[in-house]
Amino acid sequence: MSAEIVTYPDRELLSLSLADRIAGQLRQQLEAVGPASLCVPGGSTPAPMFKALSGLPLDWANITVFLNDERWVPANNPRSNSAMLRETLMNGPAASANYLDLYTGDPTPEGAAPALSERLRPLLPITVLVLGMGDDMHTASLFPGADGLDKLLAHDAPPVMAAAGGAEPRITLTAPALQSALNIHIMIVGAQKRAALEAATGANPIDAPISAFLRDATVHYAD
Ligand SMILES: O=C(O)[C@H](O)[C@@H](O)[C@H](O)[C@H](O)COP(=O)(O)O
Repeated sequence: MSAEIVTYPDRELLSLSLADRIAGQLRQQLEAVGPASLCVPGGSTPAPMFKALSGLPLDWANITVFLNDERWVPANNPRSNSAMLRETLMNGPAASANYLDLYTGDPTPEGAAPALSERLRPLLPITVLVLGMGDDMHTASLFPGADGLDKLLAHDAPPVMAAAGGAEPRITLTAPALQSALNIHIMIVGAQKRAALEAATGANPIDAPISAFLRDATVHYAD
């Protein structure tokens, strides 16, 4: 089975519509169940959507936000996904959300992963998961061909593990933690990513990690 793909006339409409849809799903959880969790990608694509979402009226104090993955760099490094998130999402009404920072300052992501897994477990299943994707079909820090990718994809993987494949060491939520999300959205822009997504459909996650999420996801796309 492949994902539903929603194509928007432009990136601004994608950002506004997706922010509204995420807010609706969070609100439903808050009203029906209680505390909610929102897990979001780093990278450059989601910043405008984060800005739109940050202004929406929600019971943010009952929402815990965390990244899909983080580059193992401190917040003052331009490569920090956390820094991007603090500038875009954690502002205005959304500043009251709880933020679980995946960068702990430990010397290595390997050393930090077990404690992070324990902190994350009570927040599962994720209420709303938003994933990005690279042109190489990676998502979170699940990079095709990377050492240890099979362990990150394993059904019994702990929620958080160190990952290889990017420019610096990384930490990532693993496939089972991400797949357990109640609502999954994939946000992509540009024809190259659309072609990569189509190539990933039906492929083995070892070659195309995004394919591990396509069955249950809604893809949001604009040129
Ligand atoms: O830390 C990261 O790099 C991300 O979490 C990663 O999985 C991202 O979503 C894709 O690489 C797409 O990134 P762009 O939006 O910058 O293309």
